[in-house]
Amino acid sequence: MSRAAVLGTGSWGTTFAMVLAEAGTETTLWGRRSEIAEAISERHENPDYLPGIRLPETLTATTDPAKALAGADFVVLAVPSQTLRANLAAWKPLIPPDAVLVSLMKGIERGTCKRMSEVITEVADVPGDRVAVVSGPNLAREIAEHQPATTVVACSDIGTAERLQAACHTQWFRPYTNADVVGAELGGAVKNVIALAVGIAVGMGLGDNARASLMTRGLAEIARLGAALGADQHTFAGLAGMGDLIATCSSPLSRNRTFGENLGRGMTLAEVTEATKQTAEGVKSCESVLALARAHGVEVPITEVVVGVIHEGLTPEEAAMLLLSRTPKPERYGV
Ligand SMILES: NC(=O)C1=CN([C@@H]2O[C@H](COP(=O)(O)OP(=O)(O)OC[C@H]3O[C@@H](n4cnc5c(N)ncnc54)[C@H](O)[C@@H]3O)[C@@H](O)[C@H]2O)C=CC1
Ligand SMILES: O=C(CO)COP(=O)(O)O
Repeated sequence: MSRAAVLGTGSWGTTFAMVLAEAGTETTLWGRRSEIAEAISERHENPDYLPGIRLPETLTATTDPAKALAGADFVVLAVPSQTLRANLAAWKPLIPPDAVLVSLMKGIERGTCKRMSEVITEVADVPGDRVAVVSGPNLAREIAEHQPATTVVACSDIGTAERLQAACHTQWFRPYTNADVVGAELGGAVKNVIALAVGIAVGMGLGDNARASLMTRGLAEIARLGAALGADQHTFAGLAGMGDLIATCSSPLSRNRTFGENLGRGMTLAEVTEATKQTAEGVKSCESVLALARAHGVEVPITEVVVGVIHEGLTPEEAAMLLLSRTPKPERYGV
């Protein structure tokens, strides 16, 4: 039996730990707050992030990272992307030497524009083939309710991807392997920015044509950036690309889409931030995605207006007009 440590007791960390435990992997969660760790270990619930969900009795949680990490084959990282570097630096001495590090995170680091797997290889000082990424249409609450879902387990070492696939495969959760770590990560991070745009459109009362247009042209942005960064284009037609984009942009469960929707309705950034209790990665990552795209000479107009609305005082109406008044283009260019 393999053993996993899941670091982060938010909605996805807790849900993925539940999936691992249900797949027969011995799993311990680490979280900062003792009341949540106690609720998970003793009452088998996480009332703050997954109210009403019964967690497996075999799943335990601790506030001691050394306890969670002891003997772990898989070290699963599920903290907000912008906090990964500092957290991982503190955990590094406790990580077993042969453990595989697994990112559940869908963000790009501010300042460095690095993907999470890049931050992991750098901070933990491990080779790329010991880092895996899980990304796909995975709204945590649905998975915790045992609704069927699929995902992508990406690792440059396919044997490692297959071991992780086996460790998280359940009756309801079906992971596929993929060797394209860059594509899986870009799909996950950039779709959050596109979901903000779709949310803004929804909040403005725009129709399904506008939503479909943003999703499709959003996928074109993801694919163009992916091409510049060496990703496999097939990944973007798959679960970690189109699949996650559709789920996130369509679901009221998405924190990014909801954040955008509130902005589109006319709430101020401060009001929306105050109302958002969980992590909406796109809010911070949109600036890093834009910087990454500019550094590679890639046009990302939807990302640009999302940055404009969130960080530069552009109104949703001005954003819509900016997108619609761009010079006419062929549908497929630069790929
Ligand atoms: N919730 C979902 O449906 C999915 C989330 N993800 C990704 O998973 C990652 C984690 O997100 P969630 O679990 O959803 O977030 P969340 O907002 O539900 O929970 C975040 C967790 O991180 C903790 N945290 C906050 N600041 C921290 C810090 N400085 N150091 C250590 N811990 C800290 C919080 O206490 C909480 O336990 C994100 O990158 C997100 O994009 C990916 C797929 C699905
Ligand atoms: O990544 C997700 C679904 O795959 C979750 O999206 P949100 O972070 O917007 O809730």
